[in-house]
Amino acid sequence: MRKIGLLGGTFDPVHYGHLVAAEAARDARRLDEVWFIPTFLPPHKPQPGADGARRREMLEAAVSGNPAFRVEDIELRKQGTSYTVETVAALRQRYPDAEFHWIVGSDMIRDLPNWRRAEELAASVGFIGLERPDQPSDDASLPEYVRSKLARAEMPPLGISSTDIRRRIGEGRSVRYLLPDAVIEYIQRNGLYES
Ligand SMILES: Nc1ncnc2c1ncn2[C@@H]1O[C@H](COP(=O)(O)OP(=O)(O)OP(=O)(O)O)[C@@H](O)[C@H]1O
Ligand SMILES: O=C(O)c1ccc[n+]([C@@H]2O[C@H](COP(=O)([O-])O)[C@@H](O)[C@H]2O)c1
Repeated sequence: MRKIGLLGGTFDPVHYGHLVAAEAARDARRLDEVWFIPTFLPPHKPQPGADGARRREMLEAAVSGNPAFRVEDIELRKQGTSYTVETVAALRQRYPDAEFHWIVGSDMIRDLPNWRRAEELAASVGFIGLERPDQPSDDASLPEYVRSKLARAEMPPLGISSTDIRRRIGEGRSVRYLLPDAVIEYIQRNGLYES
């Protein structure tokens, strides 16, 4: 059975924190592939700055050349608010021979019990939780149905966020080495995130 990691996010824009997280999860849990799933509308966040097509194109530029990484645009095609429980159900139906693992940063782990139909989601997928430097994990406060499905993966702490990248670009500052050059070139070519 193929083991697939799913990394959902706004990716507005994708950065090295996302790519290192995906690779750390793949390596730690021996995943065959990681699929990056850009949200159409994130459930708990303001609407993205860049539209779905642009966020997908930035992701494609970022993962190109890595055969273990690919972009899955199921949520963009579906439109509406992107609920993980619905995405996982659709992917399980489409790929019955795959075993899916949802990858989350440690900031998101604490929030998992508040996700739509969280118990049903936990019954249908494993979680791989990554450490994020600014938000240390505290598994003791998690309900058993999440804890029993949660595996940990370590990654070198990278305090990179899309919010910080958007702010830097808006201020005309450098974002070099925070995200792949191909994504920076795409942002510049399309005039994204400029104030
Ligand atoms: N630097 C990082 N290290 C580890 N995980 C990360 C990092 N940045 C984002 N993630 C994880 O990647 C997933 C998608 O993140 P998202 O696209 O929301 O990025 P973000 O940088 O947190 O965005 P924003 O700043 O716009 O909120 C989430 O599970 C998040 O926890
Ligand atoms: O399904 C939910 O209720 C839910 C609530 C919050 C976040 N998520 C998913 O978690 C992923 C990361 O979210 P974000 O807000 O960091 O982009 C993204 O795929 C979201 O759709 C999902």
